[in-house]
Amino acid sequence: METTNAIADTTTNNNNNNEEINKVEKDINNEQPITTTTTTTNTDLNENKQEESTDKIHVPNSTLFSLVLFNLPKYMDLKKFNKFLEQNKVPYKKTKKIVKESFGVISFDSVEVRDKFLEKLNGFEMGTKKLKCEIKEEKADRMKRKFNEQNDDRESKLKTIEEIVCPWYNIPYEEQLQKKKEQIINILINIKSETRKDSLHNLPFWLERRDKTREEKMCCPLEEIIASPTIQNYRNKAQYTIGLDENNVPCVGFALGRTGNGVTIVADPSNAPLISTRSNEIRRLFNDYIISHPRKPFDKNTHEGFWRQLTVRDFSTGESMATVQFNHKGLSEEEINKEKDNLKKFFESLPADKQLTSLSIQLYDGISNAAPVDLPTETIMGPNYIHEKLLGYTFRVSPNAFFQVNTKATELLYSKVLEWAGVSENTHLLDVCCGTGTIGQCASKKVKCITGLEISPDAITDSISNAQLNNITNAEYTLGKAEDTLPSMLTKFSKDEEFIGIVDPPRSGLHNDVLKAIRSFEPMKKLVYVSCNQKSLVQDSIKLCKGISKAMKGTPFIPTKAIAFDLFPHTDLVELVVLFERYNEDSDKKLNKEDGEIQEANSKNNNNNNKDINEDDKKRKREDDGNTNNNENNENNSNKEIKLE
Ligand SMILES: C[S@@+](CC[C@H](N)C(=O)[O-])C[C@H]1O[C@@H](n2cnc3c(N)ncnc32)[C@H](O)[C@@H]1O
Repeated sequence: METTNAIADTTTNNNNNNEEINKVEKDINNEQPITTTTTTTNTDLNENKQEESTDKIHVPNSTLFSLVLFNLPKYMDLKKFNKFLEQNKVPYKKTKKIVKESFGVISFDSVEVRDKFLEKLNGFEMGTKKLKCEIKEEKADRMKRKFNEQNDDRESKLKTIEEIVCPWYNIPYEEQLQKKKEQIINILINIKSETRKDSLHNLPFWLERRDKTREEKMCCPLEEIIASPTIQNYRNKAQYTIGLDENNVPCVGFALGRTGNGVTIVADPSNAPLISTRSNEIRRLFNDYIISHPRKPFDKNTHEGFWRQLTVRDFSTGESMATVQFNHKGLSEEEINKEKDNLKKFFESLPADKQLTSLSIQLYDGISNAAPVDLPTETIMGPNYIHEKLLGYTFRVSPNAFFQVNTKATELLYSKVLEWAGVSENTHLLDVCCGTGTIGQCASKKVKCITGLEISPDAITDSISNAQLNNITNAEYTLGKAEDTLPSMLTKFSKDEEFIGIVDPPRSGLHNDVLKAIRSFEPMKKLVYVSCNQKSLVQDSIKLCKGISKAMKGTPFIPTKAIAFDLFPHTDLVELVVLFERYNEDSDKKLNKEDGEIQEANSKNNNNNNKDINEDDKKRKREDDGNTNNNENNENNSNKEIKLE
């Protein structure tokens, strides 16, 4: 054991030394990389493949074999180094030594000579020092080693199912919430500082005010994070990859990443705690089906194979849906139809308690893993949607339509969004990126009307059907990119209406044209932003809240409060809701009034506290109070901000 360690240490040192030497050598020679084409028959690179590479590499000096001699005097220059070698009858072909470095390189024309002098020079006494001699790693070897190291690294970096599906699973849930809260605090700090940077010459009033009055650096107060009501098996949707497991057996699961030779390993997620039991059952049954099926899973390297993906949705209504994606490249229509029939027969043959409500297929022969979001699906069994319930409303959901993955937590999220929107019977609610119409329809009884905008045709069809299903007659839906539909739509609305906006964009955030349109649409007094990706929220908030500029016209919004909902326990994701309110004269007056009240309260405080104390005490107290009052000031002003809400 000890021997192994010792060898390992020497090897490491050797490598490190060699790195150092190569770096210095390169400096000495002012070596320029040479572009060359190499042909490698290689078992390391890619199994049994001849690889041609045009990478920039350094052509190795393959005819020479070198040693590195350490512990040389730093003052020794090349001339003296050569003299020393000649005196000791070392038959070198080439040498390198620079002043200020304590090593030199000696090259020989054969391995035998090199090895003979390795023994001879190692331990050689020069003055008080013993020389240390090592074989210098040749460039080709060095490159090979680095390549192998990277591959080893890649092998070991193959993720586990837990890391893929629930990276925070080992962190106690309370701690997860705390971590998410900290993430959000940073986001709110960023919104403030980035908005300031972007409004240097035209600071919006809210920023000036908050700079003066708040100790914290957040753009607005943050309410306590809301935990998910269920933290196990909470997902109503799972998208499984179909590939080969580590034993080369077809597997419906999650891709762990690629091995060194580029093969994607898929693993069984049976124990992944986020996936619902039912989803796992369906996955397992389908896994058995493809194992015995003559067609193979799709291979990302060769782009051959058939099975690509299985998506399972199962809702609290008991309805469930599967969508099987396969590669139809090279298949005749007859062959495709046969596969569809077989698939349908298989799912129909499942026991009654495992029956699906809806089964669809999706043909995809693209190279990238992710198919386009609007790639059509074809339903081959049952209706092309299933239903879920939220806050007493029923929503049908098509295979391609978005639906929040954690139903119970979504109800909490939507309730807060509607509370903060503060809608009334006069409200015209704009539901931007409305999906299947969920948020708007949950508010339908309290508002005058709803306009929903959505890019996905399937989701819009669902929205319209959902309005009928829920007996809603005051909702209208527009299909298209919000950036195309919203700007012109806003110009047509009556400016006298009371508009409130809810935006729930995809991870990329809102398009600039949407932000511009909202910002310059003054009748919109409130905007509730639901964010699943807080990086885009920062960018969008800057545009909504920065000082007026050529690009961003219209009165700035003020971020007034924020709250996070944990829709994704055991992951680092979180939904954040921010309420933006339009800054107007009223809020100005409100702020001024509150300023007056705060000042009055402070001076009253001073008078009361200063009664009955002698002059010295008074002086000291005044000094102390200076600090206390500042703190109170901050506290009161924090309250003021909360009142701003
Ligand atoms: C995070 S989901 C929210 C959906 C819905 N509000 C909900 O809670 O179920 C984002 C939605 O935005 C839609 N979307 C993406 N890009 C869009 C765009 N440019 N214009 C309009 N809608 C878009 C997506 O199809 C998706 O339905």
